[in-house]
Amino acid sequence: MSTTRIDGKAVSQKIKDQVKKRVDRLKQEGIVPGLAVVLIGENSASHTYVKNKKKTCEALGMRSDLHQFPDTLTEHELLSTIDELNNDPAIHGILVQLPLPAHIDEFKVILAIDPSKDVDGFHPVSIGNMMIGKEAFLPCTPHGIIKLLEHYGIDPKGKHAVVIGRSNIVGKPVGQLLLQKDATVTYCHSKTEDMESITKQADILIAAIGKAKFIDRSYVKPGAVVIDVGMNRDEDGKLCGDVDFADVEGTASYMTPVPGGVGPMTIAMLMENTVQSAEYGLTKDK
Ligand SMILES: Nc1nc2c(c(=O)[nH]1)N[C@@H](CN(C=O)c1ccc(C(=O)N[C@@H](CCC(=O)O)C(=O)O)cc1)CN2
Repeated sequence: MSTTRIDGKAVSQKIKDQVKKRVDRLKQEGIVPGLAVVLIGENSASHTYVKNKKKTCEALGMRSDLHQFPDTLTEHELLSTIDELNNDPAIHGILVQLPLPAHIDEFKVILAIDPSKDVDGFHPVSIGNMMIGKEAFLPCTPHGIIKLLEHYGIDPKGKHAVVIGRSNIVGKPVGQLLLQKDATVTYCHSKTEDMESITKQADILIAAIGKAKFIDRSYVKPGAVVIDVGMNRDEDGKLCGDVDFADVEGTASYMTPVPGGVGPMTIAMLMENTVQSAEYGLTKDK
């Protein structure tokens, strides 16, 4: 079977082009969408992602403020920073880059962000609204996956979607979004027994495990759509996903590569959420 490689770079560029038009319109009304990014510690991958977020904001004409701290920052100091950003009218979106140093409680931090500025879509209010299908900032990676499927005309309706992974950021929400698209959703995780027998039933397989090249073709039904959310380093230090691309290619109908698949969509959807937040401010004031 020939496998179509899903081009996340191209799709994310289209979304960013649309966001740019919305930014230009807002600027004509005197509003510059502003994103505040809070980065703590020296995690080099986090530094790369934050740099890319800032670069993308600038390319789209948005304001981007970086609040960078050493990992000696206390939880109290971080919560004070968030409080200031919550009250800054020039800031429409607040994002705290994860993971956080171990001494800071991630849940407390997410809870401190004003839900109207929660462009990561991680706040329980955002997640709750998403779960019941109400308007909400959707978490960027899961939303990006849905956009990729849409772009390639892959309709989850009636399909069996299997999500491997149950993180709050990706696994759980992507399953919910697929459910809203009328898929039948199964979650697999580290305690799942005989995972292969379940993943082999998947029409849409989402791999968000965090283990380099874990999924080979023995886990994949011929013709399945395989979405790889993994961001790992292989034995040679090269970036790779949770799926062994070379092995699964030829079995799947569609596949996302790593890099160039889901990753670029995460940043595009963050830009979309930020512009949406700024637009909401505009309609609220009118
Ligand atoms: N506050 C948040 N923290 C984290 C999130 C998030 O959405 N919000 N997600 C991840 C990291 N992440 C964004 O923050 C992210 C990861 C990967 C990519 C990406 O574009 N990857 C590229 C490859 C990049 C490289 O060469 O290293 C790709 O897949 O093509 C963007 C954003 C955890 N933390």
